[in-house]
Parts: sequence; C-alpha cells; structure tokens
Amino acid sequence: MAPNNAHTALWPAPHASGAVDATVHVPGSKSVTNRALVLAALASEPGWLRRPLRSRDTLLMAAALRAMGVGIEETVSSSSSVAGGPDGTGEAWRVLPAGLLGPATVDVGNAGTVMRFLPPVAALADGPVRFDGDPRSYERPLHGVIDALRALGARIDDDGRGALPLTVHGSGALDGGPVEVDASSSSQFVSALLLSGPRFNQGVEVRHIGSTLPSMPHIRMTVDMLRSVGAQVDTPESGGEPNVWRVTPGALLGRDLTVEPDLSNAQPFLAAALVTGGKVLIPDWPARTTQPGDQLREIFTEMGGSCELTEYGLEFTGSGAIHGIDVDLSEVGELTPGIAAVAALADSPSTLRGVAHLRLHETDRLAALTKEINELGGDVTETADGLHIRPRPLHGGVFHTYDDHRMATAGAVIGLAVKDVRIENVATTAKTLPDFPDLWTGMLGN
Ligand SMILES: O=C(O)C1=C[C@@H](OP(=O)(O)O)[C@@H](O)[C@H](O)C1
Ligand SMILES: C=C(OP(=O)(O)O)C(=O)O
Repeated sequence: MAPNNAHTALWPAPHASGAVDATVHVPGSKSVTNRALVLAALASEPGWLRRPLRSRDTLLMAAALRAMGVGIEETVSSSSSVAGGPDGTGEAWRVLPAGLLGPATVDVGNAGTVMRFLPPVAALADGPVRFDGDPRSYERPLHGVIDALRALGARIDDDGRGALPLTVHGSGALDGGPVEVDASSSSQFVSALLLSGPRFNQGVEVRHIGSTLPSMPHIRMTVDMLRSVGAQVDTPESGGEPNVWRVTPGALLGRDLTVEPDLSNAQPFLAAALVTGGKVLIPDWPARTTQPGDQLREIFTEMGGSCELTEYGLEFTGSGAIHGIDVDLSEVGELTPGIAAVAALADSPSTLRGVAHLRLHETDRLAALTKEINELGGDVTETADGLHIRPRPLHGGVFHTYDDHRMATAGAVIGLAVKDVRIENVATTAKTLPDFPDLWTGMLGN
C-alpha cells in the first residue's frame, strides 16, 4: 500500500496579490445535514434531503444509520424532479426509516454530532451498537449523554471514563422522562437527547444544571428542526422554565428539506474579502436561519467590512482596514479560529471570550491557535476562557492543524496576507468541507 502522506504534506497557502472579487458556492451545513439525517431516520415515513453536505462527518452519520438498518439512497441529478436544489439540479438523499437493529458498529471519526446524537438513537435499536472513533474522540466529553441515557433507562458499557469507546445495548425502546444534564462542555448533549426524545416512551424533559451553556443557536436549530417534522417541543423561549426543554412523545413526519449552505464554512471566504479589501458573494445565504455563522454579518462588520443580504445571497465587502474586536463567542464557538486569524492581521488588539470549552473541540483550539500564530511571529496569549490577540507583523512558516478543519482554514486566511505560510494536512478540511482547497484557489482566480 502506498504511504499516506496527507498528515505531513504541506500546502502552500496562496498569497493574495490583490483584492478578491468572487462568488463562492458554499456546500450544505454540517449541523443541518446531520440533524436532518437523524430526524429522517426516526420518522414514520420516508423523507428527502436535498443539497446535503457530503463530507467526512456527514458520511459517517449516514454510514452509522445504515449500519442500524436505515435506508439512505443517494441520487445525483441534473434535471429530474428528485434533484437537489430549488433549480432542479444537484444531489439528494432519500431516507427510508426502518426498525433500528443491532448488532452494529458505528465509527464516529471525530464528529461531535455523530458521537453525541447517535447513542440515544442506538438506545432505541434492538441489539447492541458499538461506538468507536479517532483517538481524539476518546478525549471529547460524552458523559452528559451517557449519564442521561442511563438515567432514562438505557444499558451502556463503557470503561468508566464517561467517554468513547462504548456499547449501547438497545432494547428496542427507552422509557425516557425527566433528566438532568450538565451541558457546559457541549450543547450537543442537550441536542442529542432532544432529537431522539419524541421516540422515547415518555418523551424527554432535559434540565441543564451547569453554570454555562455554549452554542445556544445550535440548540435552537435542534428545536426548530424537531418542530418542522411535527414534534412538540417546549423551550425556555416559548414560556417554559429557564434551562428546561420538553419533548412530547409522538411520530415524526418524513420531510423534504433543502439544506442551507454552511455559514461557518463560509467564514474563510468572508474573511478573504475582509483581509484583502475585496468582495465575496455567497449565494443562497438564508434570510432567516439558526446557524451561528449568520452572526458573522455583525462580527466581521465590526472588524471592518460591510455586507448586504440580497435575493442573490450575502455580498460581503472589505474596506481595506481590519479592526480588532472584544467579543463573547460563547454562542458561536466554532467561529473562533477564523476570527482569531483575522484578529491577528488587525490594526488593534482583540479579546475573544466565553470559549473555554474549545479546549475539548477537535483539538485544544485555544492552545493550537496561540502556538501556531505565535510561531509565525504573532503575540497571542490564552486566558481562562479565550484569547488575547495583539497583532504584530507575521512571517511565513508551517501552520500545524492538529486534525482540525477550522485550524486549516484559519491558516489559509493568514496566508492570504502573509507570504510563505504552509498548511500542514489541509486534507483535514474534509471533515466538513472537502472542496476547500479548490474553492479557495478558485476564489483567488487560480
Ligand atoms: O450541534 C451542533 O451541530 C454543533 C454544536 C457546537 O458544539 P459545542 O456546543 O460542543 O461547541 C458546535 O461547536 C459544533 O461545531 C456543532
Ligand atoms: C466543534 C466542531 O465540530 P463537532 O461537530 O465535531 O463538535 C466544529 O465543526 O467546529
């Protein structure tokens, strides 16, 4: 077998010779695709996903559901009525729910959505489902899901660390009911329990008991998507108790859903407009969305750009100036690497707050950003819950990515402004955006 050099390969990040002026079609949202797959698999009738994201995280989700007996048929069409996009073209997946079955094996890779959303699904399967993944997946927090499922009646074998690997011994049904969870390390604990909640005998009432709760837009996304397939969900925002979400038991509808572009994956392209004083159009930017990436309109405007949302999409324009920012990113933690990259190129310091939980993401993102930006000559320090970034002239060098897709795209943003930045393992962007290198060079007109 040929040696796999992907991890050590260095990708010369293209340097921008002038202002970018491009239209970038960003593939579908990871978070929407993986929620839609789970909900479609739990439905009582077939459903469609149009323009799903095809990336490592979503293919792992599809493979896992297939391993438990769900049918997922992939179609690509240029003209027929089963096509993906509203214009009648693209990719569409037909999901055919079936009785969930073990024995099955699930590879979660390093996908938070797969490792957290699927153990509750496995508790509904008839038979054992074994979960395993990348070495990093063993370190990412899962205790909230494991402890809650046990409290709700599931049998789970793990090694006592509250983490992967583990086996869920599904018995075909789960009692459900009220449960307390400390989701301060990941909002995905709450989303995971809510997504399968309609299929638990008594539904589920999740009470978050931790001091902080990150990524609230992602919990809203879960609630919105549950409601759109017919689930009844009571939330703090709909007049319920603070920190309590209640899902009523009931059948889920099969839907026909077109997946929005991934706005967090739009981030490096918007950043390119900001950093080069150029212009980028992202077609199909939704007018209304629960995706956290929508907050980039405000954040990157404060950092020096301006934007307009039209019928064609989001047009983002850089002014040539990049300003530092003092911002709480707890709601939008996954945007931190890209914001840090822009902040390192700004005309004033930045403080990024509220993201201590990023230490347990794909890698320890606070440590990785600090080390890699500083090795290019930057001046970044970690705080208890974020980063201080004092811009300094940067120089070229190797930008290590630690198997983290968002480290790779952050390095590419810096490379636009700094010559001779080489990104280690740019292929790690395949987690959520396999087309990244081509989209990036395409944007630059190469
Ligand atoms: O539910 C989701 O789709 C996600 C929730 C967030 O996780 P955390 O709350 O663990 O940060 C986010 O960072 C992740 O990229 C996707
Ligand atoms: C934190 C992220 O992913 P995951 O879904 O694996 O948690 C991310 O995409 O930034």
